[in-house]
Amino acid sequence: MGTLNVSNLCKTYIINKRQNNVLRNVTLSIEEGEMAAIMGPSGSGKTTLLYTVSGMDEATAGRVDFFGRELTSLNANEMSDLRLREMGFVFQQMYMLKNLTVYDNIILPAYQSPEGKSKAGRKAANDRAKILMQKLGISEIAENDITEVSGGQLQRACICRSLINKPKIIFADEPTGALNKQNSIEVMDELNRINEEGTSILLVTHDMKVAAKCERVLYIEDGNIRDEIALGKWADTQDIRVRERRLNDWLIKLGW
Ligand SMILES: Nc1ncnc2c1ncn2[C@@H]1O[C@H](COP(=O)(O)OP(=O)(O)OP(=O)(O)O)[C@@H](O)[C@H]1O
Repeated sequence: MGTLNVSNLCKTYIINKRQNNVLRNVTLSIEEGEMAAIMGPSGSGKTTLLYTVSGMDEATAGRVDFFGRELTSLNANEMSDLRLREMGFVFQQMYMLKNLTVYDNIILPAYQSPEGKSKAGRKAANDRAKILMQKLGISEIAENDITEVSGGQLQRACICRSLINKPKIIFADEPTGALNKQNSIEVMDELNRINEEGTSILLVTHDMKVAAKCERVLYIEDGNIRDEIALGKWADTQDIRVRERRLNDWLIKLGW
């Protein structure tokens, strides 16, 4: 059984009585420890898929199971508890609080979790935040406001925050979208490292270089998974040119 099993997922938006069937019977599984990317044309439903499988948004029909628990069977409190403890989010609008420092933003989800109610839990979270910031090279900006850091630093802070409660899976929407080439490579290195440590990752990207570092790439078109390609673990085959060539050939065949 996968970490995440999605079957026949549908999402329909109705605007001015017009029906927009954004997701049409999407079925997919993400295995434990897997790192997968979703690619596809603009408007094909990538972000909607990420929001719906992570319980951020409600599906119109279908089923999502996360470690054997059906998300639609959970009430709002159970869902937000599960998201807080077991899922990490790295989204473009980063939902960082502007009136808090980088450090306080990173630690916040830990303080909101049940463990964060005890002194020991808070100490463990603070220790973990410091280690994570060190690993991601942003210790020196701990006390900066969110507005006083670069895009790359902010993205790394966002990754630290997504990891603070040791999630089983990270959902990332264009994690390198706002970054320059160097920062993008560094953020991907971090995501690959986190994945090697066992955290599953499902990310959305337009960037072939990002997708080439994922184990599997799914192609969504018109709200449906049209095809997928297995590239193998990044740690096993780091020949980026070979991976990019395979991915490129596949994408061309799909008319990307
Ligand atoms: N909250 C919403 N209300 C109504 N329609 C929405 C909403 N969110 C997305 N849509 C519509 O759903 C469709 C898919 O949007 P989505 O953002 O999932 O696509 P995407 O593949 O991520 O696109 P892009 O690559 O441009 O980011 C679009 O037609 C969009 O207008």
